[in-house]
Amino acid sequence: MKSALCFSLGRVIATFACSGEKEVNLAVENAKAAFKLWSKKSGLERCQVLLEAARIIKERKDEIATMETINNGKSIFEARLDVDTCWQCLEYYAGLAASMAGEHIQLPGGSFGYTRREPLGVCVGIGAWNYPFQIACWKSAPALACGNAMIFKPSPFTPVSALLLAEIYTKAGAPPGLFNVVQGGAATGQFLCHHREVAKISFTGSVPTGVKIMEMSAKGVKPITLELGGKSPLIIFSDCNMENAVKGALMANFLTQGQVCCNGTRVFVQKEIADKFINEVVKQTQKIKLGDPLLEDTRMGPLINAPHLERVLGFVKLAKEQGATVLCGGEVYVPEDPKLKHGYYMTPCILTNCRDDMTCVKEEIFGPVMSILTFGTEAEVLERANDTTFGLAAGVFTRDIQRAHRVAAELQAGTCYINNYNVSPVELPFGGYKKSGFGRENGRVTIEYYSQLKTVCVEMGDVESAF
Ligand SMILES: NC(=O)C1=CN([C@@H]2O[C@H](COP(=O)(O)OP(=O)(O)OC[C@H]3O[C@@H](n4cnc5c(N)ncnc54)[C@H](O)[C@@H]3O)[C@@H](O)[C@H]2O)C=CC1
Ligand SMILES: C[N+](C)(C)CCCC(=O)O
Repeated sequence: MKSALCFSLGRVIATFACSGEKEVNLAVENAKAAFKLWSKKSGLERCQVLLEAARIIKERKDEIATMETINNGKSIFEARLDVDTCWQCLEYYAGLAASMAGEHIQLPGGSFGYTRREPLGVCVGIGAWNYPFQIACWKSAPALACGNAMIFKPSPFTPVSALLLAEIYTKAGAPPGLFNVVQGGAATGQFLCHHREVAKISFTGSVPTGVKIMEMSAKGVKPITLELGGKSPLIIFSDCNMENAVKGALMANFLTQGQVCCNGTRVFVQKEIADKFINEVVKQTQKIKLGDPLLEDTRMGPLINAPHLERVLGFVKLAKEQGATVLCGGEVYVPEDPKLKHGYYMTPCILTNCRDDMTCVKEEIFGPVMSILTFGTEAEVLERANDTTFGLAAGVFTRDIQRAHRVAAELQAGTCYINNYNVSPVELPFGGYKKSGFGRENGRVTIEYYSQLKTVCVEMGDVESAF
């Protein structure tokens, strides 16, 4: 058994034992026992536990955000916003838990049928490292609301905050084992996915791992939700509100140091306003305060780890070799504060003179690198925006409302933002088209991904036998 290392600012802050097959089996046994109790509760009883957990998250917001910042490196300012999306998610599904219901269908001769929306059983959540607490909440809240148990495996790079969530659910009155955390990497994930008593897997991570999850779940005929990567387009028309478009481009590229799956990293700007937009976006990017993510005014902290920083810098180097121009950033940053000197910082980067066939425009970089491309017409930009195997998100800035909706309808993406980017209200479903995955998180529809429908057919007369 290996240790899972936990990095922050280049220091190990905790080590965890990886769960092996034995521990995974134990977690499943505990989850099964908790499921027995939990699935018998009424929606309102489940609602009360989720509401209490949401209340505790609100009460402990600063502590959770601090933990997330130390573990992940994102700024405390952003981590607090993330925590808000978490308690909101629990409150939202608490509300839906009490209103889950089936249908009653009248049949001939007084017979009738009804449907019951039932939980699936023991669900597994596997998370990425960029939104550790948020991913754990976005998966567990709908799962528990529907009456399931969940075993959650955070990324080994960010193992800490999911444990806080487990503690909070227990304090809120969830039966022991209802939300269980196991630690580890691919091997632990595989034990979970192969386990015959696991009813569903919800995965957030890269496309190659998503493919493996799909293969494993196919063997067990398990339903899955896949939240995978992206290379989303952000289209800026010349009639946009320039100030908002610039802010939107920053929101689309630099949250969590650019390590966001739905980022709009291909920024298409209409030729007429390209110079003005580029000037302004570079100016605003250069103002972003990098440094200690625990300080109130910091807006960008370090990337997740050394190999990832190397990978992102490699994309910038290759972009230059392929003919792109670096307008700002793209370099290692060493903060003056000596205690930060081992952090994996880089300056936010803007590339121009990009072409659609360049690696920086085609591949997910998962770092603070914005590629700017120019375009002439709506038809042209739509074709280029959709020319990708991904389809997680897209954005459009324009003041022309007909164009905004026409473009949103044509974009091949699970979420289309009009005149904003990367906001995530819990009421709206979130998930991918194409290779960005399937299934949804958030929104009412997610109830369907964590439950199954039973039909009960009731005969009120005698059996009319065919024999
Ligand atoms: N669509 C979405 O909501 C999001 C997608 N992502 C994507 O995730 C990627 C970055 O996250 P990473 O953690 O590096 O992704 P990853 O795919 O390497 O790992 C994700 C999770 O899967 C686990 N895992 C790895 N191999 C496994 C296996 N064979 N079986 C079972 N579990 C396994 C990891 O331990 C981790 O918990 C990016 O490509 C990004 O686009 C990240 C965040 C959100
Ligand atoms: C919260 N939001 C929309 C910025 C990102 C959520 C998806 C992810 O985990 O990358």
